[in-house]
Amino acid sequence: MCQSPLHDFLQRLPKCEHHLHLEGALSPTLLFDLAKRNRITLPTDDEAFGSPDKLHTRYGRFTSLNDFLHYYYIGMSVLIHSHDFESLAWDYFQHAAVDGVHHAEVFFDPQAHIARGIPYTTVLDGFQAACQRAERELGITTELITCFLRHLPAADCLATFELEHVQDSYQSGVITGIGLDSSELGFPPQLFEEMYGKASEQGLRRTAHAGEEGPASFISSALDTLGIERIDHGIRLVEDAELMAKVAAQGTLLTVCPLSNVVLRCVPEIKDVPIRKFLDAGIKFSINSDDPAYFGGYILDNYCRVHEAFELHVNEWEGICRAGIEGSWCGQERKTQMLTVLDGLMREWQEV
Ligand SMILES: Nc1ncnc2[nH]cnc12
Ligand SMILES: [Zn+2]
Repeated sequence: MCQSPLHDFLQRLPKCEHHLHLEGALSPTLLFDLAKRNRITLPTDDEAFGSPDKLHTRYGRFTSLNDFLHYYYIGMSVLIHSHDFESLAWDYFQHAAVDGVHHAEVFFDPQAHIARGIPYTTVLDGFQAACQRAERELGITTELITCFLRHLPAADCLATFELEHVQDSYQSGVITGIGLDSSELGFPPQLFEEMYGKASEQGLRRTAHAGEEGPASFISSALDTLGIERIDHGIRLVEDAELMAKVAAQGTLLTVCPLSNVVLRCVPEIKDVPIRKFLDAGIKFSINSDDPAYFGGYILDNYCRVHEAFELHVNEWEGICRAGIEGSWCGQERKTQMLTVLDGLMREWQEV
């Protein structure tokens, strides 16, 4: 909880989360519980796996995206059964509800599970069950997005994209779109042009991580060669004024993850996340938690840290929230509901 007089307002903003890796919501406690239940041996040559507390402490010392990913991929090795995936996602949705999330568009990494021998349907059944429960019990609407691992050959990504069960989940509408994640440096977006072309032909929504650790040229390449509709992270957009003007004019939404950027050392401090520059340039962005169990905070923590660093006006918060709603991939009816909540909150707040 932050000390700001705006804390209550920030909590009540009807938030849309667009950049959340479900596997990144695996807390050290749940990780150890599942390892025990599923008889998974955690690495014995790394002291961090000595206890949940030690692991938590190690998460505070990430040196880069790849350093984090090493732990992220080991962590997911404890996820075996559908109910493990369901527990993981349900844990996230409960946090999200407390933080004032109304709508969540969440990523998962099919290749990371299929490669361990876990069928895609096992993963999807668990996540879908949690999404249905979130809607029923918490009123949170959801969209699921399959992310592809860019450190693997593009042919592997395409082969996974084309698997029968994966295609079924697109055609049935259970999965809304695709994304691209994992190590960015050395794996430029254009490698994945064929898969994104097919996704576009199938009418799938498209996003990709770009400009997190990678240069601004990865953002332009992701826009031009992959035809993405959102940019995940995109903080290095500030290094190219012309491209920034183009992104602002197009109205493409960036899914910014401030705590993640600090913990993974993409920027030294929250004040160095280009929030003010984006606002001044008319860039649309949402604020998200990325991998909350690894980065020390869920979405409201990100809102609070941004508020502490930038002291945004309530009208600026309204604009950020509105951009998030409008940039979501749900239907217009749902957007209108959330905009009505936002309008109500703003009226109430301005009367105070
Ligand atoms: N921040 C991040 N960047 C790239 N890949 C990821 N996978 C999970 N979190 C990620
Ligand atoms: Zn991410």
